[in-house]
Amino acid sequence: MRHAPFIAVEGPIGAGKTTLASMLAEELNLPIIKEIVDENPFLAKFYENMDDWSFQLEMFFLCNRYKQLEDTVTQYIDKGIPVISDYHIYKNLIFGERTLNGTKREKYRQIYHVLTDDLPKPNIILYIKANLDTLLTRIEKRGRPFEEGMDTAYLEQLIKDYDDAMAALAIQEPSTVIITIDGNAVDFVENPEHFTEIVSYIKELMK
Ligand SMILES: Nc1ncnc2c1ncn2[C@@H]1O[C@H](COP(=O)(O)OP(=O)(O)OP(=O)(O)O)[C@@H](O)[C@H]1O
Ligand SMILES: Nc1nc(=O)c2ncn([C@H]3C[C@H](O)[C@@H](CO)O3)c2[nH]1
Repeated sequence: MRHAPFIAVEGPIGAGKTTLASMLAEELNLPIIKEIVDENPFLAKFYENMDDWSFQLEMFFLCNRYKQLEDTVTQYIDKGIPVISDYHIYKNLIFGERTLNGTKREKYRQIYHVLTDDLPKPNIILYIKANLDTLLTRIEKRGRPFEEGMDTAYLEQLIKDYDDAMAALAIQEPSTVIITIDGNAVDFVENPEHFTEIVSYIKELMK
């Protein structure tokens, strides 16, 4: 591995990223980096009107994640300390490509690359792949008010975008280990054996 294990849990909205990352951080005694959701001033507005708010929202996520990634590198990666995150910064491109159009998309793409190209990225990705029914059930279970009327076409498109993005990452960064977890069948919350299997796999990779 190019640097200390840097594990990112990824997958579309509601797949279980924060849940799995938190469980793994506790089990493996790793520091965890979590997405900022509650203090995001644009998220609720975005779900009300995507066209009006997408650029502000994507820039907010990008700037926050950039700061978190910088801190992760200095606090953990540079010191050889393994760390787990409930996202990969690449998700900015996945969402940005979907929600932005025209010149804004192009500007955003450029800013993403300027900010992130020279920074270390996760070298292990746990990709939770789940279908629309599973995601909708989990989003409903979590009950965030602004996600209540989630457009199913948007979510369905993101499922596909994630698949395409993971395939692209596998080609762009062949040294990154991408482990795909079937989020419909593998239940790391309710089934301890499923969780143990994931933990063993990660431990093996971290040796
Ligand atoms: N394997 C699972 N089985 C059942 N419920 C789950 C499972 N994983 C997560 N959940 C539940 O689904 C909801 C969404 O999970 P979580 O918040 O971890 O998703 P996420 O991928 O981090 O979401 P987001 O994309 O919005 O950040 C939570 O209520 C969580 O308790
Ligand atoms: N548009 C957009 N761009 C992102 O980079 C992004 N990252 C997360 N999200 C949405 C998904 C959940 O509703 C909620 C919490 O993950 O925020 C995003 N939305």
